[in-house]
Formats: sequence, C-alpha cells, structure tokens
Amino acid sequence: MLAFRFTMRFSQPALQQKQQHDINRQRRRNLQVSVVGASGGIGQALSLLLKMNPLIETLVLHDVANTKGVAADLSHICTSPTVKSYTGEKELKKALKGSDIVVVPAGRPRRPGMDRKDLLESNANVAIAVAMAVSSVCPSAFLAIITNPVNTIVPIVRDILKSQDSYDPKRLFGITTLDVVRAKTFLGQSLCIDPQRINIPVIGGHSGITILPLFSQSNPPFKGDESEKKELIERVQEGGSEVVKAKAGSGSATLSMAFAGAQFVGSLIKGIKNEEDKPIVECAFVESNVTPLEFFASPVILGPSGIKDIPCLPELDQLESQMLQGLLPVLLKDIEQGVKYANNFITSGC
Ligand SMILES: NC(=O)c1ccc[n+]([C@@H]2O[C@H](COP(=O)([O-])OP(=O)(O)OC[C@H]3O[C@@H](n4cnc5c(N)ncnc54)[C@H](O)[C@@H]3O)[C@@H](O)[C@H]2O)c1
Ligand SMILES: O=C(O)C[C@H](O)C(=O)O
Repeated sequence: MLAFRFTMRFSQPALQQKQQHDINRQRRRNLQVSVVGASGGIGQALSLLLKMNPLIETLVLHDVANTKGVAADLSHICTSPTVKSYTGEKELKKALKGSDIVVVPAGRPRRPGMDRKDLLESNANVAIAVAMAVSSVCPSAFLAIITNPVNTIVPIVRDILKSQDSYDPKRLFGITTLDVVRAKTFLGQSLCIDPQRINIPVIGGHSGITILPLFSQSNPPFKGDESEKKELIERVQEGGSEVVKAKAGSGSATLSMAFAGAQFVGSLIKGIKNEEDKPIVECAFVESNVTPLEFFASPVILGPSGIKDIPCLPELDQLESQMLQGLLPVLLKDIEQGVKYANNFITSGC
C-alpha cells in the first residue's frame, strides 16, 4: 500500500567532498557538543548524561540563566569531557562556535490543558535565534531540535537555515527518540521482557495522532490482539500528556527526554566516528521522501555526514495503514504552519 520511495538527492562536487572529508577527520578527533537550554529540566539532565559520554571532548552549556552554576557543578564530575558555559543571547554565537553537534532543549514546556501547538509563539523565536547562530558560526554542525512543537519548529529551522544558505538536509533533526523509548517501555511491560531488548520504529511526527508506533514491526513481535495494540498505540501517542498531567503544572517530561536525547546524540556521535560494525539507526523527524510530506519521522541511517540513508517505510498492517492515512493531513498542517511562520519572519526582515 505504501509505495513511496526514498532517493538520496544530495550529490556533492569534488571540492565540497574534500571539505567534508576534512570536517569528518577533524570530528573524529575532538568532538564538541553544545546544549542550548542547558539549565532547564531537560537541559540539566541531558548535560549530565552527555558529561558521561567519553567520545565528547568539549561539552558547551548555553542558557539565558543559571548556566554558570550548572557548568561548575558538572565540571566536578570525574569524566573526560571538558565543560564550558555561556549565558544570554549575546553569548550564543560564542557558545556554538566550533560545535559538531548542537542540541536544543530550550523553550517553554506544556502545562495541563495545553497542546504542543500552543508553544509555537513562545518557542519559535528561540529556535530561530539558534538557527541564525548556527548558520553564522558552525554551519556544518548537526542540529538536533527537542523544542516543541517539533512538527512545526523543524520546518521553521529548515527555512531559516535555507535563508542563510546553510541548510543541509542531512544535518537537521527533530528528536523523536522519546516516542521510541516509550514504545519500547510499554511493549516491554506487555511482553514482560527487558525493554532494552526491543526494537520498534515510531514514524510520523511528534504530537498526538501524528505519532505512530509500528507494533507490526517490533522485534520481538507484539503478541496481543487488535484492541490491546490500539491501547498501546494510544498510550505512546498520549505519553507526553500522561507526564504533563502527573506533573500537574510543573512542566512536561524532562528525565525520560534527557535519556532519549542522550541516546540520540550518542548515535549521532557514533555516526560521526564511523567505527561501528553495524549501521547506526535512529528514528528522527527529518526532511525525507518516504511519504508525500516534506518532513516525516522514520528510521534513518546515520554516518559521518549525518543522514546516510532513509529507508522506505516497511509494509504496514491494516490498522497502521489507516492511522498513517489519518495522520498525514494533520502533520501536513503542522509543517505548513512552520513554512508560513518562517516565510513571514524572513519577509518581514525580523
Ligand atoms: N522532542 C521531545 O520529545 C520533547 C520532550 C520533552 C520536552 N520537549 C520540549 O523541550 C522544551 C524544554 O522543556 P523543559 O522541560 O526542559 O523546559 P524548562 O523550562 O525546564 O527549560 C527550558 C530552558 O530553556 C531556556 N531558554 C529559554 N529561552 C532560551 C534562549 N533563547 N536561549 C537559551 N536558553 C533558553 C530556559 O532558560 C530554560 O532553562 C519544551 O519546549 C518542551 O516542550 C520536547
Ligand atoms: O508532551 C510534551 O509536551 C513534552 C514532550 O513532547 C513529550 O512527548 O513528553
């Protein structure tokens, strides 16, 4: 039923290939990862987990407040990454200069009763500022966005980078790993097995029905009936709201997101290092051709230059096919909203 095919369309002339080779060689030596929004709920926990990654040489923390204290605290941990900190919008470019990976958990979280969409007005400007700074000081960095609403923020960032001539579709990611983490956890509970043993792709986007875990593709296989499967899918789709409700006004998922973010950044790093025997695969919301939409989350294969390949979607079962048809128009609207927002921003010259 799903016959959309992906073709890589990123061909590079020889000079660019040489520059890329040099960048990759440099990256294999000294990796710098920068966290924007490092003093926040996700930012602090994510920075802690990244401080434990021996493949990172320099961990740069940036936030508009409290960065110095978080950095001083982290810097006493006896692991190899060196910690640096920068505070305020004026120091953003200094913070990002030389970054190989910029990961962005900056911006407001949801409160009960809010949709992720409701965060667009407050968070778009943060993402735009980061995209402008990346274009200016580290245009070859991988940019990984956690900030919500991911479905709309990522297209905005793409268009801002494009407006600055620094967009490379292989290097921009919306992080949807938390949806995979949740799908593994809930399926692990259902099968009574260690969730770390589970593989399951989650496709679509990152909000409500746009999140589509593919239990037909899980390994080990899902064993329940159709109604149990529906229940599991809905639990993954509403996982964020489950946490927002439980936190009762004090924010949304932070610790599980930090875990997911650290896993995703860890995979980006493994891709850059290019030393693994098996392919590095993560689900992410990226520009792709696997559906008629410009952006879609699906498993992507990572390498030294970012996205190496985006495989076609697998054969879905009937329920998943129906759900995919249902999510496409919703996700399309979210993406179009981002494109419109960026266009207004660019044409108004703000
Ligand atoms: N992609 C996902 O799966 C996922 C999961 C959980 C949360 N989120 C999103 O992540 C974002 C952060 O969530 P949180 O719980 O950590 O929020 P938080 O309020 O605890 O932290 C946000 C941090 O961003 C900082 N910040 C704000 N504007 C900034 C700017 N211009 N430059 C640098 N830093 C800035 C704040 O000072 C704060 O420290 C939210 O938008 C939330 O919805 C996404
Ligand atoms: O639900 C939220 O607002 C935060 C995040 O997107 C999540 O999935 O936990």
